[in-house]
Amino acid sequence: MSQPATEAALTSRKDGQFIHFDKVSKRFGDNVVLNDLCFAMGAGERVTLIGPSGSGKTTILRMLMTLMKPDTGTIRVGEDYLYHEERGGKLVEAGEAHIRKVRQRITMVFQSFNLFPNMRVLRNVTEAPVHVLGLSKEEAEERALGLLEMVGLDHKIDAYPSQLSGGQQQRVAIARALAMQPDVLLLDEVTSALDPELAAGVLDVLRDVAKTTDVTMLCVTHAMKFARDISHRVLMFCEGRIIEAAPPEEMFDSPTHERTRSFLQSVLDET
Ligand SMILES: Nc1ncnc2c1ncn2[C@@H]1O[C@H](COP(=O)(O)OP(=O)(O)OP(=O)(O)O)[C@@H](O)[C@H]1O
Repeated sequence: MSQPATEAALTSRKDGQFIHFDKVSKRFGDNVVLNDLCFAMGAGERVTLIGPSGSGKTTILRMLMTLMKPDTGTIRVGEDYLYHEERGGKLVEAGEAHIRKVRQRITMVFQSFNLFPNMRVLRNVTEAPVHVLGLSKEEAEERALGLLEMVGLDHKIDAYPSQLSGGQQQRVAIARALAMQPDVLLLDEVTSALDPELAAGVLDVLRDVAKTTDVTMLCVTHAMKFARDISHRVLMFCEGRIIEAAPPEEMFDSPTHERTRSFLQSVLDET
């Protein structure tokens, strides 16, 4: 195996270390999913994770959402720790109130949309701002209408999710995530369940988000052109580690690691 990605490339160029993973490990039985993983992202940075299936990409997003705990290591968002490894290896979890505070600043868009099926589009987008952030119904609706216009669905506010195409549902999910005005937006294979044409519409919306907001974006995708367009850095994962980290032009045009080259070739062969 060649050299691991360099320290410099693993650390963000922007505004210090906003998201910080330090020696994070996770295993399921014999399956080592994350192996002493270290990386950092700056506020406003957009990073894409690429790599073979099962290499641990989604696990990272799930840990930031506190849906999964590491076995060891430290994870920090801004000044706030989610998990902290003490001397001697003991993992300390942040308290519930603290985790709730961090969680308000992070939203995730999933592969499978996960809209509330019994709520109309507008209510899907206003629900969390009203109940989690405490916005009035009027404030939340004003914010939601702006976002639904941005994703091209302001004419569908009264529809139920089942009356929308997959691409439309995913655009509502993006509006719903942005309605929380998050500091961090996590995107997990958001177009994998969509036909190419619908996927293109969703990726265009996300390109707009990247262009017009300063939200920190951590994205898992196989859509390499999209990754090239929006990312400041691309990280190549393999067997629970980052084996290569570089700006997108470098990663896609002249990858240095043999494993990266074969992975990118396999993705090209698929498309
Ligand atoms: N709850 C769980 N119990 C057991 N194994 C799990 C669990 N969650 C994830 N894994 C395993 O952890 C490994 C990493 O999964 P993860 O979803 O992070 O990979 P990935 O790189 O995102 O893959 P993909 O591109 O296919 O989504 C896989 O081998 C998976 O089977």
